[in-house]
Amino acid sequence: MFDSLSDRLSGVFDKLRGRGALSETEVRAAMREVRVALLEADVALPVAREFVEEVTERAVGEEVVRSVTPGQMVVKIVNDALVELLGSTNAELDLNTSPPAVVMMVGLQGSGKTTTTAKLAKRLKEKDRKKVMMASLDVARPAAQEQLAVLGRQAGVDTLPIVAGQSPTDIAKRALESARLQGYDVLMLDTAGRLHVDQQLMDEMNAIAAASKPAETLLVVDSLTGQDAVNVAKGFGAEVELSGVILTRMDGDARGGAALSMRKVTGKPIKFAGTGEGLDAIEPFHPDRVAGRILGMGDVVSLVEKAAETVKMEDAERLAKKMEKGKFDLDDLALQIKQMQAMGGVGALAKMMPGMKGMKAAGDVDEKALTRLEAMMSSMTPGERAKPKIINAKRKIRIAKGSGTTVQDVNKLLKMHQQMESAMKKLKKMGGFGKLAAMFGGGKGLPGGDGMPDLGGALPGGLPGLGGPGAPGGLPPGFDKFSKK
Ligand SMILES: Nc1nc2c(ncn2[C@@H]2O[C@H](COP(=O)(O)OP(=O)(O)OP(=O)(O)O)[C@@H](O)[C@H]2O)c(=O)[nH]1
Repeated sequence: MFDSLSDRLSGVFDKLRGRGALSETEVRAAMREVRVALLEADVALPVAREFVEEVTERAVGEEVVRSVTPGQMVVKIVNDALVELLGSTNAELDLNTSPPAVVMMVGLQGSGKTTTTAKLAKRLKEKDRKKVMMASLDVARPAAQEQLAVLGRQAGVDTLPIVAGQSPTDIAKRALESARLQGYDVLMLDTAGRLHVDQQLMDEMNAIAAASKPAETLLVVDSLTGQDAVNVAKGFGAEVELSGVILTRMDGDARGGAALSMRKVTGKPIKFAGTGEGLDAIEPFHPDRVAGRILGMGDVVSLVEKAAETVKMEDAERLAKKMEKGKFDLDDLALQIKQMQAMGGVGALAKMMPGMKGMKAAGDVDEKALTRLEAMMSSMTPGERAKPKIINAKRKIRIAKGSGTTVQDVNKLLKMHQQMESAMKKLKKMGGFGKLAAMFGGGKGLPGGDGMPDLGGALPGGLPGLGGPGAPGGLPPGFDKFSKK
C-alpha cells in the first residue's frame, strides 16, 4: 500500500533526519520534493499545492529551526498535515435508526462494489453482531443477483430471494419489507453499476434512495484509478446524497493519489478500505494509521487489532497457560504459525511494524517457509509433536518425504522449537509470562490495547520469535533460511 509514495517521501526525509540544524532554504527544497512526490502519486494538483504550502509555512517557522531534531520535526509536521488531509479521524458508519438500517452501495461497474457489499455485510455480522440481509438491485447485468447470492453463501450472510422481472425500486421495497418482517438490523442494497456516471443511473439511484431512505449511501471506487476515482466521486456526489466512500484495491495501490485527494476534493470521508480479494479484506480507514504507513512509521495499532480479530481468544489463553508453565510443544508452534498466517503472513506484519518497512530481511522472509513448517508438522504423529525429542533419524527422513522438504529443514524446525522451549523455561524463571508480556507492551502497554487478549501469547510478540514492538527481525533463527524446495 502506497509503497512508491512512501519510498519517495522517506528518501526526502532521510536527508533531513539526524541533522543538527536546517536552514529555511533546505526546508523549502525538501518541500518541493514532497510536492513532486505527491504529484507523482497522482494527488490532485490543487490538493498537492495547498498541502505543500501549508506544511512549508509551518516548517519554516521558528519551531523547526530551533528544535533539537529539526528533521524529525519536519516529519511530524508532514505527518500531522497528512492526517488532516486524510480526514483526521475514522468516520464510522452511522446505523443509528429504527431497523432495518439501509446501507445503499453505489459505484461504477468493476469498482468492486458487489464484493465490497459482501465484505461489509460479513463484517457487520461478525464484528458488530448485526443481523444482516443483502439484496442486489442490479437488473442490468445478467447474473449480478446470482453473484451476490453466491457471495452471501460464502460470507454466511442472508440474501433476498431472487424474483425475476422486478424493477430496482420494486426489489428495494420488497427487500425492506422482508427485512422489517424478519427483524433484520441492517439491509444492504447493492445497486447496478455503469461504465460512466450517467443521468439514467443517477435517476435510478435517487429513486431507490427515495424508496428505501438509506442511513448510509456509500460510494465504492477503485483506488487504482487515482484521480479518476476522485472525479467519479465528485460526479456521484453532485447527484446523489453520499455519506461516505469506500476505496477498493488499496492493497495494490502504490501511489495513493485517490486516498489523499478524496476528502479534500469531494468533502466525503473515506470510511473503509478494501485490501484484497478475500471477504475479510476490508478495514476501517484510519487517517492517522494510513499517514503512519505512508511515512514508514508503521501501524502498530492496526497490527494489534488485526491480531485480536484473527486470533481466537481460547487459543491465546490456552497457549498463555501452557507457556506460563514453561511448556511449549510443536502443536503450540504450529498454532503460532497459523496465527501469523491468518494475520497476513510475515511480510504483511513486517510492513505494519515501525521501522520495518524498509528492512529487506523482514520483507524477504519466504512466506512459503511458513507453509513448509506446517507441512512438516502435519507429517509428524501427535506423540512426536508433543515430544519432539523422540524423532529419530529414520523418522526425520520420513517426515521430510511426507512434507516435501529436506532433513535439514526438519532439523532446523526442531532446533527452532528447542530454542523457543528453552526461552519459555527461562521466562518461567524470570517470573512468568505475564511479566514479560507487560514488559514487551503485549496487550496492556500498546496503544489501543484495551480489552485485547493477552497479546504476548496471541502474537508471536511475547516469544523470542517476532518480538514485541521494537524488536524487528526477531524471527526465530534460521526461520527465513528454509530450503526453497
Ligand atoms: N485486490 C483487490 N481486489 C478486489 C478488491 N475489491 C474487489 N476486488 C476484486 O475486483 C473484482 C470486481 O469486483 P466486483 O465486486 O465483481 O465488481 P462490481 O463493482 O460489483 O462490478 P459490477 O457488479 O459489474 O458493478 C473482483 O474480482 C473482486 O475480487 C480489493 O479491495 N482488492
